[in-house]
Amino acid sequence: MDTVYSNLCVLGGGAWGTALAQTARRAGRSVMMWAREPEVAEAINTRHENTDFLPGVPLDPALRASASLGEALAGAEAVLVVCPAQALRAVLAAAGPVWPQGAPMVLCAKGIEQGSGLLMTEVAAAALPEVAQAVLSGPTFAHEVALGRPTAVTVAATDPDLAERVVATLGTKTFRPYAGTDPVGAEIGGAVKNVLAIACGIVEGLGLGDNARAALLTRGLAEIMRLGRARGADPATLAGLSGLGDLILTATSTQSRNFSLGLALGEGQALATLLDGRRSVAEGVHTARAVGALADRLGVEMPICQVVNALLEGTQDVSAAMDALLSRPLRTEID
Ligand SMILES: NC(=O)c1ccc[n+]([C@@H]2O[C@H](COP(=O)([O-])OP(=O)(O)OC[C@H]3O[C@@H](n4cnc5c(N)ncnc54)[C@H](O)[C@@H]3O)[C@@H](O)[C@H]2O)c1
Ligand SMILES: O=P(O)(O)OC[C@H](O)CO
Repeated sequence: MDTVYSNLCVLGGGAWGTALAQTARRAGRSVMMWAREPEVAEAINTRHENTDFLPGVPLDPALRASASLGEALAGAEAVLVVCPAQALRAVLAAAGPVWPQGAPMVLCAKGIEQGSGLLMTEVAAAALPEVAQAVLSGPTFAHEVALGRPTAVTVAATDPDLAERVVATLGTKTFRPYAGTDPVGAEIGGAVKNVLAIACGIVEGLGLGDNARAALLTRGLAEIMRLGRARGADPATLAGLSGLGDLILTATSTQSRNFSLGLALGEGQALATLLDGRRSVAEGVHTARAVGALADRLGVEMPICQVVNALLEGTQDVSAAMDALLSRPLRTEID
């Protein structure tokens, strides 16, 4: 068996799809991107820049893009799926008829599907049951990855050979994937940290201080651990790059769209204004509702995520939300 996938397709022309495509080129792979917007594909092909979603980063001129799924997927040996979480089902339904025979998918979106409460691997298994899956997740701001700054991620698959082959395909000196066999753990960390990043942004915007942020991060990790346990995840995965690592990054940096959105909310801006006309995705806004419903269904206590959901739904204001969190009964730390 070949040790790497030489020809890749990246489904998704946003910031992260572009950064991963650039990373794969840096690793020496042939890469074809699918961008939903023809003008994005055009800009990548002619200006070698994703002017809409990752402006200012020069791209490898050998990186090609198309707005046609059939053209983008033709001949791919593996497919990186990098669309927003809520669009995954529709994108895979459209890609199914032209999916390259035998090519596995690497799921790179971070979220939980609204309505179903399904993880990305579960949505993908329903859409394309024959296609093997890996999950790529971790602390990764697209801009830094695209520039080749040192970054480490988790690549998890139930089939260890698949995970190892994806690692070998994408790994470079500065992009360091670590193989794992717990995709569910990798997904839960990556999805829930976006909701917690909004919470940390709100705390920052309210000026509640560094102690409050540390408390929120740590109790937020406890929520990730509880949901992970209920879904059979390995706690070691949740404490690794795709869990704690990504929580630290996303919940403490204004580079994060989720943290920045929370910060603006905490400073008093209205959610509708913040979302109006926005093209880039803040996954936590969508996952908050999904994780709230999932926690209820599984009987998992996730008060921080529930409060973020109530805030975003408009059923609680910021001061009532803080009051709800601070009024919770005192209890043992480890549960
Ligand atoms: N940007 C990052 O730093 C980063 C890092 C790691 C993971 N991710 C994850 O990658 C996924 C994609 O995020 P991004 O940052 O690349 O996006 P982005 O915000 O840069 O761009 C939005 C993308 O979503 C696409 N899109 C919007 N609505 C769509 C629909 N209905 N159907 C199909 N596509 C649609 C747009 O075409 C565009 O490609 C998200 O789940 C995100 O959490 C992002
Ligand atoms: O900008 P955000 O908040 O979507 O975060 C991007 C990445 O998920 C960070 O790992």
